[in-house]
Amino acid sequence: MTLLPDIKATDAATCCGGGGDASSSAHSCGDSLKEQQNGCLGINCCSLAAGSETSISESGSSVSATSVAKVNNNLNAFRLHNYHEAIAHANFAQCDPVDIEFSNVRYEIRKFSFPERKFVTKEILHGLQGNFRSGELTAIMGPSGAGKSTLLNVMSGFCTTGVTGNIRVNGNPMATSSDRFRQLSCYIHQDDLLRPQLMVSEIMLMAAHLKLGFDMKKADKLALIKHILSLLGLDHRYNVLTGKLSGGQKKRLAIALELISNPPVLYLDEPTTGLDSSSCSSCVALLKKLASQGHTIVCTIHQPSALIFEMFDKLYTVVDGHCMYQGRVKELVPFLADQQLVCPSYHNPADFMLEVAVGEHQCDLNNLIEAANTKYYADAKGQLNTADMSHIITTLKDAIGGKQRSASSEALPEVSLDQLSSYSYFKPAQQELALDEIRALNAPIDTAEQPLANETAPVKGLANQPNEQLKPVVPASFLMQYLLLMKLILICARRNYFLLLARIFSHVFIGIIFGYLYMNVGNSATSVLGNYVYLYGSILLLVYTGKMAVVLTFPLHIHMLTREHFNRWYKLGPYFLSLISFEIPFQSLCTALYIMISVHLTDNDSVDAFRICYFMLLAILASLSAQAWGFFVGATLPTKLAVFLGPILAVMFSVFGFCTRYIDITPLFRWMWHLSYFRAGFHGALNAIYGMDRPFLECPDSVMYCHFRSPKVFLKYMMISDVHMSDCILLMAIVIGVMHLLTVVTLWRKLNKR
Ligand SMILES: Nc1ncnc2c1ncn2[C@@H]1O[C@H](COP(=O)(O)OP(=O)(O)OP(=O)(O)O)[C@@H](O)[C@H]1O
Repeated sequence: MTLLPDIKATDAATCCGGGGDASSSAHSCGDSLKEQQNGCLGINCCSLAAGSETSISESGSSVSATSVAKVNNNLNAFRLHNYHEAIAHANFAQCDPVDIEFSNVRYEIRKFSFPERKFVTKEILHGLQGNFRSGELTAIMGPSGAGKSTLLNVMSGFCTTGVTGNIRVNGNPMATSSDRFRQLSCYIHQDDLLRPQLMVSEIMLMAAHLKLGFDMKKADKLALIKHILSLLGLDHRYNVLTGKLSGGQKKRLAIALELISNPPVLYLDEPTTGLDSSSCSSCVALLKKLASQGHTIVCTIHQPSALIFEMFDKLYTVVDGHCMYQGRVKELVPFLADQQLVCPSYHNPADFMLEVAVGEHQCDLNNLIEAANTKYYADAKGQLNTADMSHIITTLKDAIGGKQRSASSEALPEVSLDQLSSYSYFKPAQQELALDEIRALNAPIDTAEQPLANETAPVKGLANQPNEQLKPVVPASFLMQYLLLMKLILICARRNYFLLLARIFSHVFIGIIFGYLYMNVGNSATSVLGNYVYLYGSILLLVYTGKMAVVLTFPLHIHMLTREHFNRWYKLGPYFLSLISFEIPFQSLCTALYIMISVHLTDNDSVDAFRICYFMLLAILASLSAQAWGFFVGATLPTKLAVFLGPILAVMFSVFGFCTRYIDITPLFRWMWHLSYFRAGFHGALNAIYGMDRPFLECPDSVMYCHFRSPKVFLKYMMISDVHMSDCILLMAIVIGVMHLLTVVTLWRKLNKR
């Protein structure tokens, strides 16, 4: 007999009013105020409904598919209820306030136009201004293609190239590309990949080690991880592989991973996309709770239900790169009404706003954008709180008292004469003076348009604040990052062994096939050409397997690297070093297996052992050179382009190794002969087998004349008798080094110059 909680009649998800119609009818423009007064909004409404109708039912031994589904639904609803309860009482780490203000933010892209045959620039954000404040959950909304993700990319510092404007953090000008700015926030992308082979506990511990370093004890980290996971309702998934989590759980895990370092600012791109209504509501409730602990939370969202919409504190609406509304969610309907856009009763305000944005209600969007700007400045002036005022007073005391202010004085919030006069400190005669002083202090920063990519002024105040979060966390050292990433790669390799086994098996299999095709060709003077083809085919095979294995998989790694590197898990150096520390030995192992099998079957191993060692070394170097090229191509080109450009490059280089004499190559392409690692590998391999004073080959008695009995004759015939092994080895070593260096430079540019 099993006792299961059964949530009757009212489904928590329905109550929460996920997306679409149900929610729209559940919560409308007309009743939004009434519901606020009743205090039954979003999460609270949900928990109440689920909680009030919970009862216990017995399930029998024979359970039908429908009842199993029902039980599962009930369990989910029960968990959801518990999760909502947990969020309501969650005790996230407090966070010091970080307010971000931005003005005249523009973003333009520059790309080549084939029809116009020149580079053209296109402005995507057209001088946006606004603020994201601590303790507030802000939604960025707008029609598709309006610029929501772009705004998030710019504000998080993810995009810095082509960005101009002013950004202030707690009143201090700051460049979005600066380390200080980046340390304040984390960015959770819509399609974050979470290393599916790792368990929740493992990835959390890995992130904790990387982000928090080793000053903190492991036991404390584990306690922190358990705390965060339980707050996010993921404690029951502790030992589950992240690949097996549901969509909502993955989003929560992505948030949990970033909460380890407790960033004051969290940007999320469409955190609710792809979630069902209850998961969507849980996710927003979680963000709301985080905001209430002092975090500044900004996320883009598509068509929220009315209930979810009202869980947000503020709304920032983008239309075609302009701001159409910014302010409190509850002020949206009155604002639109002021513009003669009356939201019908029983209509979701979010839907109505989007309808307006796409031009369904025949309004002049330019007027709306103008009105939004006016409202923003009016709001900003009205937002002077006691802290702002005391800041003004302290600063102005010096100025009014006759002391000279330095040019680098902190900027002051704009303030009106009325506001100053309401403050008793100022005598009437001082008020105008104070106002002038504020204007003068603010003028240089407010009017000048500064590129965000360069730090425009020293960041004062921020470093002096008694704020632990703003101090850079001491992350793991270079060596520890390398070791942790190495461990991570080994765990993933152990759990995802199929691909690795396939690589090993294919080398063994083709080694047997080639060995069988060219059986016993190695030591006979009559089959020298056969052995020549075997050697060429071997190098060709090893070059392709070395290159294609990484060309196809590396772009996937780059996606993960971008997210983790941007959120400061680790640096590029240890990451790349750990990657090649695994890939180089593995590819070498595959090559060695192939060579051992095929060399034995072709009877090439009946000669001196040092020749086989040379051949093995050259084959491994050729394969690793191709692999290094593969990393470079994978890092530089999109996969679709890389899969055919990679082989084309390999073919071009191989042409100069096979039956091509240097004197036959047109001077235009001779550089390729010199640079061809394939040519170096193949010629080196031929020299290892037939060069270096190899004695005469066996000529069977049945054959009257063996033209290539002397290996020297053969090499002369092929015009490769002057091969220097050291040159071949050096060329391939240089190719490996240079291509890895170029890959790192390309990755660095991709990660830092977006
Ligand atoms: N790198 C780029 N190259 C060309 N156009 C771009 C680039 N980045 C953004 N855009 C354009 O800028 C506009 C805004 O894009 P963005 O992705 O920010 O829109 P969005 O509001 O997030 O859309 P959605 O809701 O569909 O995700 C789009 O028209 C897009 O085509």
